[in-house]
Amino acid sequence: MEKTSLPLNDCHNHHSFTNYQNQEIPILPFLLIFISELLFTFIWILHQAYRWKPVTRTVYPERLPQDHEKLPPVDVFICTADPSKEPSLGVMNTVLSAMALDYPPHKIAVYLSDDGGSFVTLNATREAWKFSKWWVLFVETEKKEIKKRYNEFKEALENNSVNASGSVSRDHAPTIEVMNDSDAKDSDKEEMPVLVYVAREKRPSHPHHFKAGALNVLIRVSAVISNAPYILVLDCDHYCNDPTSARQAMCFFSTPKYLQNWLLFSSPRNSIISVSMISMMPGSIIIGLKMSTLQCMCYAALSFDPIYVVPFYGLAIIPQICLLHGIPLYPKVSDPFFVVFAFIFIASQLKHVQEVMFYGDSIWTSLYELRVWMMKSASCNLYATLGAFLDKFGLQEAHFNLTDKVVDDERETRFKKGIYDFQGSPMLIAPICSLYIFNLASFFIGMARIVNTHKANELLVQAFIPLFGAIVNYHVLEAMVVRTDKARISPSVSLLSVAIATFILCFGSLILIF
Ligand SMILES: O=c1ccn([C@@H]2O[C@H](COP(=O)(O)OP(=O)(O)O[C@H]3O[C@H](CO)[C@@H](O)[C@H](O)[C@H]3O)[C@@H](O)[C@H]2O)c(=O)[nH]1
Ligand SMILES: [Mn+2]
Repeated sequence: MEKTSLPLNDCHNHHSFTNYQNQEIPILPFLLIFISELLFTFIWILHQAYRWKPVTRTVYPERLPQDHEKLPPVDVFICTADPSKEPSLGVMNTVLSAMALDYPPHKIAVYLSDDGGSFVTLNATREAWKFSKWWVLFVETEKKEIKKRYNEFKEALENNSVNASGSVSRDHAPTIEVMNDSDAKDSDKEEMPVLVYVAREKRPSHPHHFKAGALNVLIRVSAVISNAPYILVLDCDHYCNDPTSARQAMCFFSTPKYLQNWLLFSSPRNSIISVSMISMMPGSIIIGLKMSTLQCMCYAALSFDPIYVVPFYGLAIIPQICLLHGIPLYPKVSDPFFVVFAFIFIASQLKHVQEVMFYGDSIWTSLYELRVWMMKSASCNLYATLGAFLDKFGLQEAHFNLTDKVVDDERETRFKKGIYDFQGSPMLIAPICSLYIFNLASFFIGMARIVNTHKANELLVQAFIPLFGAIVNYHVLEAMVVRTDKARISPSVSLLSVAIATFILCFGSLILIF
């Protein structure tokens, strides 16, 4: 998504300078806006790498060797950490989807890493193994029978999960269990993928490095058991929703020309297939030793994503404060430079809409993406950037909170209806609401000012910024004042946000002293 672009800075420079000279306007707001736009421009340049040489590739899995023995083995790594936040049924569905890949079964080995070292997950894996025989082996089984068995399996997992939250430990010896079935015939064993449960050793005194640490252990364990040349890494909330995805990926790996470009990691084995690549999603990013400049730029664009917080806050606060004090930051509507500003804004929005529609999504998706970008910039990126700084200066160690994957019926219904769920921590919601209230207030007070002082020519751009923010984020206003359901923004968070917004309104003008 393009937020702003290069020429904006040029005309900004020019304009801020003339303004400052003619009207003795404080320089700090100009400087902050200028820095914001430089940062936007920097990220914009990085993002152009995605657009520079777009390539569309088609795969022909039917051209892969018919002889199954010629297909390379694949190890599938799945990570889970806590059955109370990552319910067993979801995790086991991921395991089952990997076991049911349309690939020679004896060439697939599935490894489940359980970072919680929980008996709930171990038992669930055993249940999944039992069920997988119906799912994987007896594909011919009547649908009714499979459904019945799946319901039994689901029930077994639910009963097994009763004590999920107490089952997780940070202090345990390793457990490795290769799922096995003593009654199985040898021929059946051939036809089933290997399924291995792995809980690495964890001690409070040793850093465990989260998912990365878990993957390192799986690399070592799988090297002894199956040692496949290709690894597919899945989170426990991912699925192999297309059974042919492994075959599709092999089309790339069996084409030496692409293999060079698609290599991911240098590890004791050949390569690691990322799930984004295997599903061939547009915009997937592949990391490797031989990264070209464009690939480096794509990687940098991802890494720098959280610094959006700086220019976002810049544009969400400074033009508004200047508007309240009648200080114009942008060209007059009658100024020829105004056309440049308007053009860049409209063009970047249209480009975003065009990209969204090109990938087959509706025009509304571009609005939703804009909202998510704004909410992320206001909240997640703020904490991510703060956390990174605190960690860098040794003030607080960066930590990782597992995302809650528990979805109850109510939540699911809301999700399906497209209703925003604001049940998160007030720390995450308050910054979004505060900015919203501040912008809405700035717009109305600013408009009153424009009407009274007849400064529409000078201040219109600045009044448009908070208006645009308020319209795009109408769902925030709705969640604060219209909605009454459980997932609305609670009155206490709204009140807190009113207080924060008032504070910014009163003390924001401090930036005008310099
Ligand atoms: O100590 C830990 C913590 C997490 N996980 C697993 O790591 C995965 C990702 O965790 P999640 O809480 O789902 O984080 P997300 O933010 O949803 O994950 C995104 O961000 C992660 C990096 O921050 C990437 O690794 C993921 O692939 C990406 O989907 C899950 O399977 C977890 O079970 C572990 O194995 N051990
Ligand atoms: Mn996740």
